[in-house]
Amino acid sequence: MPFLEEAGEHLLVVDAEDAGKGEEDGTKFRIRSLTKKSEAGVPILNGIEVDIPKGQIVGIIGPSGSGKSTMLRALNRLWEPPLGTVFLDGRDIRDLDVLTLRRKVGMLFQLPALFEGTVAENIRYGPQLRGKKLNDEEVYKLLRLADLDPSFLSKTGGELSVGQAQRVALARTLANKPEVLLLDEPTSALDPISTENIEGVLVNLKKKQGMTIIMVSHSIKQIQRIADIVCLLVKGEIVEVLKPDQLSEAKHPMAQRFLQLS
Ligand SMILES: Nc1ncnc2c1ncn2[C@@H]1O[C@H](COP(=O)(O)OP(=O)(O)OP(=O)(O)O)[C@@H](O)[C@H]1O
Repeated sequence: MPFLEEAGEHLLVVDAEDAGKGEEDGTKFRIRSLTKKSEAGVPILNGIEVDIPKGQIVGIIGPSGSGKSTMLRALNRLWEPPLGTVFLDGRDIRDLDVLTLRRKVGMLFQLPALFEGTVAENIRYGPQLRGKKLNDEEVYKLLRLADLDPSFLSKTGGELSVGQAQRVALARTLANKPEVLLLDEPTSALDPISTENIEGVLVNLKKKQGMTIIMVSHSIKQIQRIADIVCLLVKGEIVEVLKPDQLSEAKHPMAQRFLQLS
């Protein structure tokens, strides 16, 4: 059966019975035959197939240029994946309003880019777009979630270290109450202490809020510290899905080579 038909059938069942609550098997994102070519026709993603479980930290690792960021960016439509390839809670993300999708699926990049103004203004920005003004207590709570104390409220971006700015960017994303966090090498510009802070925050978000976290990382050690499962991406394909302590059991030759060299 062509995949699209299969997906379409499933979509109807999930829409009717369980809209927005996730699939019965606990899958948050279902990715099927996700492909992308560059404008010059060079393949970037080659039919990605993977289920991302709800409430877990999923690490994406693989050689440089293998398509990790491209895959991640499809999940909140920073580029438009083809119809019938990416499903959130059983619904094709192409059928969702893109701003609603991006509120549910927040993203944090390698380098934090804060808006002008204070930390509080940054954190209030997302809810304000939807007509909700966060009070000070709500802003403090978000700062605490991102492991920042209340004194940061009135600071501006220029007064923060990169690590602190990254935590503010995280608090700003969390203000939208996302169900999923996409992280593209969120600690690669940070020192070890800031890295540990962010890792601690991510583990807490998973444990206390059941958040689904998908993180691209170049650090296998980091993945082993915090991820529940690891997807190995090689040349635009997920070639293995393993537990972090089973990485040495990877069978794909390119994956083995990558792991040995890392
Ligand atoms: N819009 C685009 N047009 C052309 N080529 C692209 C485009 N986006 C990505 N690529 C190419 O696709 C490949 C995958 O890029 P991507 O950034 O997803 O890889 P990555 O695994 O995240 O790499 P890295 O680990 O170095 O960040 C690269 O060769 C990149 O140059």
